[in-house]
Amino acid sequence: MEFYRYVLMKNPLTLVGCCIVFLMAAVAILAPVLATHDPVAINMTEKLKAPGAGHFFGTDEMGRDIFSRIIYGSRYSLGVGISIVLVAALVGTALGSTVGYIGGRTDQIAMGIMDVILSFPSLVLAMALAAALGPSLFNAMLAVSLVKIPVYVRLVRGQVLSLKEKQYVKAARSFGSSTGWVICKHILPNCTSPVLIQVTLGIGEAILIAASLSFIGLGAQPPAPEWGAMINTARTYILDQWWYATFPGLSIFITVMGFNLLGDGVRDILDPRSKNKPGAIKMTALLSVKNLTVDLPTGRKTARVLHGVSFDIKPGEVLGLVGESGSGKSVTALSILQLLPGGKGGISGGSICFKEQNLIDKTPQEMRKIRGKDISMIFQEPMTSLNPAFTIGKQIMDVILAHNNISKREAKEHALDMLGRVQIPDPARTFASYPHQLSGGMRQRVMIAGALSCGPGLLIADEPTTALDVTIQAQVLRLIKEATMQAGASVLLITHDLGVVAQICARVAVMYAGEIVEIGDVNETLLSPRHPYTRALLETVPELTPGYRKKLASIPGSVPDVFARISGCRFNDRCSVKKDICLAQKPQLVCVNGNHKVACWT
Ligand SMILES: Nc1ncnc2c1ncn2[C@@H]1O[C@H](COP(=O)(O)OP(=O)(O)OP(=O)(O)O)[C@@H](O)[C@H]1O
Repeated sequence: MEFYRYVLMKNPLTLVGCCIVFLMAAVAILAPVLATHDPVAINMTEKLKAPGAGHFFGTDEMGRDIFSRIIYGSRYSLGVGISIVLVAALVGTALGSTVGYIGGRTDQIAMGIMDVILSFPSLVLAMALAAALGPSLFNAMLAVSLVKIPVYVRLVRGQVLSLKEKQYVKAARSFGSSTGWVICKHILPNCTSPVLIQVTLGIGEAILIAASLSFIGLGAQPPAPEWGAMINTARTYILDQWWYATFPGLSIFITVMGFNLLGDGVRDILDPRSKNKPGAIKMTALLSVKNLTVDLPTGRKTARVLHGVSFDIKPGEVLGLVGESGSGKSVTALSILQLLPGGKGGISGGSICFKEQNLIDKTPQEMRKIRGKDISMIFQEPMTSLNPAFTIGKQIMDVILAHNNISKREAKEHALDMLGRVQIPDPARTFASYPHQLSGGMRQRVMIAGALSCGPGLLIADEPTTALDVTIQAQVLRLIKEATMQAGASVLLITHDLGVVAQICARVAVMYAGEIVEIGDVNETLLSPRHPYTRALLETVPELTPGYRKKLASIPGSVPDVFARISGCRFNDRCSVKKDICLAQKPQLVCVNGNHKVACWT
């Protein structure tokens, strides 16, 4: 019902998509009735005839009727597109749910392999696989299915990671249910919407890739009336017999467009949050900082403390921001919330887009509404962030009441619920306590409860465990990860500790002297660091290097003064592998592998 109302009233393009897909299906089913000729029957006396009464779309070089071949070709296209997507979705869902549920090393290895596959363009990888398997339609379909499996693995695994933390899943596990049962009964039914959206959007792409493989001779083989293969043979006649390539080309175009329009409609209905956000299904950035420059008054002069910082955080992602003291991590965080001295006055260039809105364009009133509600922050020392004069309960309730139109009683219930969620043993007692009556670890839990109380999309945690006991640090880090995952929030975790990054972050950005010098997935960046500064930082963390026996290293020199005039790379005076160009020209952040980027000439 919802679908019909949506299609008819709100999105006529979805209706167009529906009609095309329906028509395609009808043509494929009724092909023997609709076709005017045998699609493979050769008749050399009729060869290369222009469209006319006998042959609506003309004939090819063997005298075969192109109209009938197009009609039968719809069977190939539909069959190929649907089969590829079904195989990829089934295998991907099974794999993604299993590795996501098992977690640990299995998950890491599986996702590492998926990331490698995803780092290649689909078409190129499909071509390589199809060529290796040998030219045939079945092999082409197999190749495209294999290439598309990682998309579903990633999608389902992401869902499973958050679903497996839900209370009902934990309860099912505590009842002794088997892994397979928990996955099939409690987890997979909740993953159907994103998978369905991906399936509908994926059919068009699968048809296109399979047709491209046939076009280069790796897919359907002559005389099969497959559209891509038809265009392949039509190439020789493209100048004189326009109809030969035009009709199969148009058929591919209309079919792919139909599936894409339908897919967009399905996505808008099943996931309204992604509506009007092109590419949201591909996890576009929740926060996108681009070329951010910040100038701050220091004494009588103004110093440039950020020199064009750029990074993205995807929904649900934990991004670590690391670097030595003075590298600009806190200034980056404070710029996002416009909490720098003078508000956004210090921001001299760039953009900070949160949910596709540039925060730099917001008024102070608008920013006040965003802080705590959409983006919240926790600091190193919770004692200084909590007011000693008020109880914990009052302080959390104040945040909740400032952003929600609810009664005090509801706010109290919510505050107690949040304290329970951050695993505070006796929420009611903590609610009535003053900050000084709690331990450092408990205070930080309270801060996390308060920060997440209004369901922010992004939590900025600035050195959240530095002031805590070593024994408590791991607990609080785990809590940040679990609580934000449950709430579906992303995290920008600022730390100087790469060990912390390795524990909880998915990606890491390394900052030096007001710039990001390296950014990428945690595993890749920490195991194969490309920037000499990242390598030097890693050498200061012996436990990240198995078998490391050396004395704890330190990086010679220090972060340059904000007034220092540096030409070339800002790390050049401390770099042990610098070259001439490093002194003359500033390196840009460029891709070295997938989403691993580095700014270095060496
Ligand atoms: N309010 C301010 N006014 C002027 N300069 C500032 C201000 N805050 C920070 N800076 C300067 O900006 C640079 C980056 O500081 P920032 O605090 O962001 O570093 P950081 O990487 O967070 O260090 P730490 O790990 O010690 O917090 C430093 O040189 C610092 O002196």
